[in-house]
Amino acid sequence: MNATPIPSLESAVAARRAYFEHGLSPSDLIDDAIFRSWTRCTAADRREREAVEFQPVGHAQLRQLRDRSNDLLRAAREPLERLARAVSGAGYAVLMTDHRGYALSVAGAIDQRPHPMRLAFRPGVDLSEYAIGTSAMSCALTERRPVRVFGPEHFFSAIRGFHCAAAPIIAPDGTLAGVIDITRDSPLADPGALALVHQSAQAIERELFRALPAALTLALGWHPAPTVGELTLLVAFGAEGELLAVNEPARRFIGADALSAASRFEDLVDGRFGDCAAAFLRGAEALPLRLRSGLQLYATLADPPARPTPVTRPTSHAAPVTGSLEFGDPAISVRLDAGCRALANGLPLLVLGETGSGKEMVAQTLHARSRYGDGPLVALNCAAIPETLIESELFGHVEGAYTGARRGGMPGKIEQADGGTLFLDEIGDMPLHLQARLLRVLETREVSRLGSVTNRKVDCQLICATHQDIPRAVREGRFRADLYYRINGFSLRLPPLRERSDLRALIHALLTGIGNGSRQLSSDSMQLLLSHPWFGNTRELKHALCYADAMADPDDALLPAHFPEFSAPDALPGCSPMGGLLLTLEEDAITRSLQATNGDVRMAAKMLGISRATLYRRLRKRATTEAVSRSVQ
Ligand SMILES: Nc1ncnc2c1ncn2[C@@H]1O[C@H](COP(=O)(O)OP(=O)(O)OP(=O)(O)O)[C@@H](O)[C@H]1O
Repeated sequence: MNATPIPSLESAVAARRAYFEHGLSPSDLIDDAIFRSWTRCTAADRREREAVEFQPVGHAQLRQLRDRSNDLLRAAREPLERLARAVSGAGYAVLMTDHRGYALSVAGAIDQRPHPMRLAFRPGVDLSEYAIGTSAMSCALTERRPVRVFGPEHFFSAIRGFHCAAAPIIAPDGTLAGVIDITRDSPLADPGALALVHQSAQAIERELFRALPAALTLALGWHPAPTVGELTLLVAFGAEGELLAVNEPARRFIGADALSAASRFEDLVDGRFGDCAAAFLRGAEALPLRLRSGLQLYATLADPPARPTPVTRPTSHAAPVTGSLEFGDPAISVRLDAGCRALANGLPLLVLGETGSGKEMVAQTLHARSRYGDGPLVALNCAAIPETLIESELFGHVEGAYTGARRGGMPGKIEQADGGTLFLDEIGDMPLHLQARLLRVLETREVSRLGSVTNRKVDCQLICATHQDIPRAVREGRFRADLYYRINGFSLRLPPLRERSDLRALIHALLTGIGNGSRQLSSDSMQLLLSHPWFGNTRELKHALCYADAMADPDDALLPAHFPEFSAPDALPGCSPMGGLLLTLEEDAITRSLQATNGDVRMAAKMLGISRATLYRRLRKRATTEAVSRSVQ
C-alpha cells in the first residue's frame, strides 16, 4: 500500500489554494491521486460550486447491477458487516460500489448522519468521479489502490463535509470488482481507517478466491507458518494443475511477465502439481516451493478442509429437517459446498445417486442457496411423463401447434425457469431425438416453442439428476456425448445411505419430523437401523420410521417390533434392486479417478467424494468379484 499523507485541514486548504488560485501542483500537500482527480475534473470543465445529485437508478436497473455483482455481494456480506461493527462507533457508514462506482450495498448506522450523506449512501446511487467529483471511492476506482480523501480535498464544495477512505476490490482474474468506502462527517484525522478498509477489501478478495472451483489454492509466504495479517499471496489451480487465478499481491510479487507466460503449476514452480497436491492430501501443513525465478517460498493450503464438527442430537425445536442435507458427514458436506460453488460460477450441476438418496432435495437446497434462489425452481421428471409429451412440456407450444395444443399456447418448462433453476430429473431417460434440441437451447440460451419460428432468450441455471450410468448410455448410443459434457459441468455424487457416516444423526433428525417430533428410539432399534443396508436410501428409512411411529403407542419408544420386516441384506451387491446399474456407474467412476490420479487412492477417494476406507472396500470387493468370475470361467 502506498503511503499517503495524513490529512489535516490546514494542508487540504493550502493545497486547494495552491491549485485553484495559483495553478500550482500541491503534490507535497496532498495525495497525488487527489491531485490527478482534480486535474481530470477541471479538464472536464466542472466547477467547484456545481450542485451534486445523488440520484439512485430505478429498481429494475438496480436489480441488474446487483445481479451482475452477485458473487461480489455474496463474498462481501460478512467482511462488510464486520467492518461496519468496527467503524460505526467512530461515526462511519460503510458502502460498497461496483467497478463503475454504483453503490451496491450500505452497512452501518446511516440514519443519524447528515442529509447529503443519507442521500449518497443508498443502493443504486452513482458515486463515480463523473457524478460526484473527487472522493476516496472515485480515486480508489481509478488508481486501484487505497485512498483517503479529507473534507476540502473533495472537488465539489457540496460534499466537503465528508471524510472518507476507500480501497479497491480486485477480482481473481485481476479485474476491478468494486470498492469499499467508509465515510463520516467528523473532520478528525483517523489514520487507522484506511488500514481497516484495505483489510476488509482483502478479506473480500480472499472470499472471491475461495468461491473459485479450484482443486488447490495455495497461500505462498516466506515462512512455513504465515502470521495473521501478513500479505497473502494466493494462487489457485484446477484439477490438472492449470493456473486458474492469482490474487493482486501475488500478481505483483510474481510479476506480470512471468505470469503472462504461465498457464500451469509447472510454469511457475520447480516441481510437479501432482506431487504437491498429493503431499497436501497426505496431511502436509506446509511445503517448500521454489519459484521459477529462484525465490524459495513456503506453500500452505489457503482453504484447509474444515474439521468435521461433532454431531449433537437435534431437539424437536431444531430447524425442519427438509432444510438439512447432511448431519456431519464430511464427504457430503465437501461435495455440497463444491456444488454450490460450481453453480455460483455458472457450471451446470449433475447430481448422481441411487434412488431415494436425496437428489431432488439437493436440487431444491442448492437452488435456494444460489443466486437464482429468488427465481422459480422448475422441475421436469423425464422418466415420469410420456415421451410424446416431453417435447411440449419442455419447450412449450404455440396455439394450433398440434391437435390438443392449448388455446393461446403454453410456455414450456425451460421458459418458466427464466430467472431461476431448471431441474431435469432422470435426465438419462430423455429421448434421444429431444437431446439435440435441448443441447441447442443450452448452447444458445434461446428457446423456441413448438410451432413457433421465433426464439426467446432464457437465463436460468441447470441442475440435472439421474441414477443412470450416463457414460455407459453414451457408449451404447442412447445418450449424446455432447449433451453429457454440457450438463456435467460439475458432478455431485450422493453416497448411498449405507455409506454415510452421519446415519445416526440423520435418523435422529428424521425422527423429529415425525408425529409431534418427540418420538424416542430404543437402542436396539437404533442398532437395527444402523445395520440395515437401505437400498431404498433416505426414502426407505423415512417410510420405516413413519411405519414404526404408526405401529407404536403414542408415548412409547420405537422398538424393533414396531418396524416393518426388513428382508435380509443381499450378500452380493448385484442382487440389490439397483445393483447392476449402480455397480457399472461406480466401476466407471472408480476406474477413471484412479487413472486420473495415477493410482493414488487418497486422491481418487477425494475426487469421488467418498472416504478412503470406502474406496478400499470397493477395490477389495472388485478384486473378490473378479477372482470369483475367473474361477467360474
Ligand atoms: N437429508 C434429508 N433429510 C430429510 N429427508 C430426506 C433427506 N434426503 C432425502 N430425504 C427424503 O427422502 C425422500 C427421497 O428424496 P429425493 O426425492 O430427494 O430422492 P431422489 O434421489 O431424488 O429419489 P429418486 O431418484 O427416486 O427421484 C424424500 O421424501 C425426501 O424428502
